[in-house]
Amino acid sequence: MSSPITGPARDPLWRMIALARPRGVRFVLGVLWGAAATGSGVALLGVSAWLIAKAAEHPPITALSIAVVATRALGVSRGVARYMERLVTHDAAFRTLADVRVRVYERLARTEPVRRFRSGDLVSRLVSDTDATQDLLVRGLTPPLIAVVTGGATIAVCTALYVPGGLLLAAGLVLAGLVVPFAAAALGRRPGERQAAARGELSTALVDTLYGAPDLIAYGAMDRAVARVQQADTELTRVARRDAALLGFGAGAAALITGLTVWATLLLGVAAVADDTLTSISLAVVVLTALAAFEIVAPLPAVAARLGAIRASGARLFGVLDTPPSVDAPETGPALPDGPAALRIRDLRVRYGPGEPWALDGVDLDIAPGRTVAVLGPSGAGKSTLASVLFRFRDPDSGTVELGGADITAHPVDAARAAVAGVPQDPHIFASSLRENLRLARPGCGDDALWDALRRARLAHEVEAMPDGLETEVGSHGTRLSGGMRQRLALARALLAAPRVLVLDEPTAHLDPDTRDAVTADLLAAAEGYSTLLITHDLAGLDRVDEIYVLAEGAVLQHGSHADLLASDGWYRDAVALTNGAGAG
Ligand SMILES: Nc1ncnc2c1ncn2[C@@H]1O[C@H](COP(=O)(O)OP(=O)(O)OP(=O)(O)O)[C@@H](O)[C@H]1O
Repeated sequence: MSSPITGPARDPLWRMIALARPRGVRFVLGVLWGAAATGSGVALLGVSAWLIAKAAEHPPITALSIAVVATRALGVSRGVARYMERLVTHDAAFRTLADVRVRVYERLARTEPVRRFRSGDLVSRLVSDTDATQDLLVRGLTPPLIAVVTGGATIAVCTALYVPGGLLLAAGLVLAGLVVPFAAAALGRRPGERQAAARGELSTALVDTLYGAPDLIAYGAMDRAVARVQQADTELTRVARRDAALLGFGAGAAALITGLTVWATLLLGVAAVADDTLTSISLAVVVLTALAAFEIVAPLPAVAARLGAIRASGARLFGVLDTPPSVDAPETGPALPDGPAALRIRDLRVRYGPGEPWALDGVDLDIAPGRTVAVLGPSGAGKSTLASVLFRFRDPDSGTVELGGADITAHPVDAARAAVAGVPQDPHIFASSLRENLRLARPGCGDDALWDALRRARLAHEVEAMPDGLETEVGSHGTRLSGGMRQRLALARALLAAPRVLVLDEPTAHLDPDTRDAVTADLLAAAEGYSTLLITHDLAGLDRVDEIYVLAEGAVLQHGSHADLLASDGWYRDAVALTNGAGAG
C-alpha cells in the first residue's frame, strides 16, 4: 500500500508555501534583495546605454561623471544584493525544511509507517519529496515574485521614456514571463507527477533488491529484481528527458519573444526618432533596458516546468503528514511512576478494521510488579497485536490496559512508550559502535551503566574480548555480530531504558534451536526484577516464568503456572508432550 491517504482538496503547492509561513519575513526580505539585484542589473544596462549614447555627443566629462559612478555602484550592488538574496532565501528555506522534516518524523512516530508505506517509497518521501519544499521556496516562489517587482518597475520607467516601448515591453514580459511558463506548467504537470512517482518506484526497487539480495540470490530471482530496477530507471530517464525537452521549449520560446520585442521596439523607436518624438539617447536606453528586462523572466519557464514535479512531491509529502495518528493520546499527561509496575489488562478487544474478525477478543491478563509472564500461542493467536497495543502502535477497540494503576491511553504516546520497552523479534541494530547503539536508549549515559547493562544481558565477556570494546563497529544491521549477540545487545539497550514493563516479543524467533534456549535463559535471567512479558510461540524456558497465558484465536485458552498447566488437561500439556516426543524421536 503506497499511499492510502488522500489529503484535503487544497493544492499541495499552496500547502507547501503555507509551511513556510513562520519564515515569511525572511522570504520577503529575500525577495527584496533579489529585486535589488535584478533591478541593479537592468539599471546597469540602462545607465550604460545612456552613457554610451551621451558620450557619442562628446559632452564635457562632468556631464558623464554621475553616470560613470552609477555604473560602478550598480555593478557592485548587483553582486552584493544577489549574494544577500541567496543567503537570506536559502537560510529561510533550510529553516523551513528543518521544520518540515521534524513534522514528518513526528508524524511517522505517531503512525505505523512501515506498515503503511513501502520502505523505499518512504525513503523517497523523507528525502526528495521533503527537499521539494526547499526547491519550491528558493526556485519556485522567489523568482516569480522578484520578476513581478523588478518587471513592474522596469515597465514603468520605459513607459515614462517612450510609451509604445513600455507597452511592448509589458506585452513581451507577460508573454515570456506568464504565457510561456503557464504553457510549460500545463505540459509539465503530468510528466512532473510521473517523475516523482518514478523516483519512488526506483527507490523502492533498489531498497527491496539491496535488502532482499540474499533471498533473491538463493531463489535465483536476482535477474528479475535487477530488471525491475532497470525498468524503473528507464522510466525515470524517459520522464526526465521529456521534462528537459519542455525546459528547452520554454527557453527557446522566451528567447524568441525577447528578440521580437526588442526588434519591434527598435523599429518603432527609430521611426519616432526620425519624427523627433523620441531622442536617440532615450531610444538607446529603452532598447537596452528592455533587453535586460527579459533576463528577469528568463528563469520562469524552467520554474513552471518544475512546478508539476514539486506539486507531485508535495502531494506525496502530505500523504505522510495527513496520515492520521494510529493512536489517540493526549499531548501532555502525568508522569508514570518509576520502577517495575503492575500491568492489568481487562476485556481487551482489538481488530484491524470494522468488518474484520477480532484479533484480540476479551483478553484479561495480569503481571504483578517484578514478575515474569509468558504469552504463548500459535501463529495468528494475537500475540503481535497484544505487543502493538502495549507499545502504543494501536488503540484498544474496547477494554482497558493499565500500567501502575493508570490507563496507558491517558498518557502521551512518548511517555507510554518509555514505560514499555523491549526486545522485538528483529531489533534494529544501527551501523554504528556498540556504545552508540546502547546509548540510543539513554543518551549521554556513562560507560559504567553501559557495562552494567551488558553484564545483565550476558554480553559483557564478548565485548571485553573485542579489541575496540564499546567502540566496536557492528556493521549495517549489526551484521558483524551473531544473531544471539544482536538479541543480547537489544536486551541491554532495553534495560538501559529502565522500562516499567519489559516486553520480549519473540526475541529468539530468528535464532537456531541451540542458541534459542541459551538466549531465552539469559534474557529471562537478565529480566529478573522487571515486570516482564515474554511473547513466544515455542515452549523453551517457560518453566522459568511465573505464569503462562495460552492464547488462541485472540482469546485466553489457558492460564496458570508451568506446573499447573502440566497438571491439567489441555493445549499446553499436549504441546509439551508433542515437543518432548519430537525431541525424543
Ligand atoms: N495489519 C493487519 N491487518 C489485518 N489483520 C491483521 C493484521 N495484523 C494481524 N492481523 C490479524 O490479526 C490476527 C492476529 O494476528 P497476530 O499477528 O497478532 O498474531 P500472532 O500470534 O502474533 O501471529 P504470529 O506468531 O504469526 O506473528 C490474525 O488473524 C491476523 O491475520
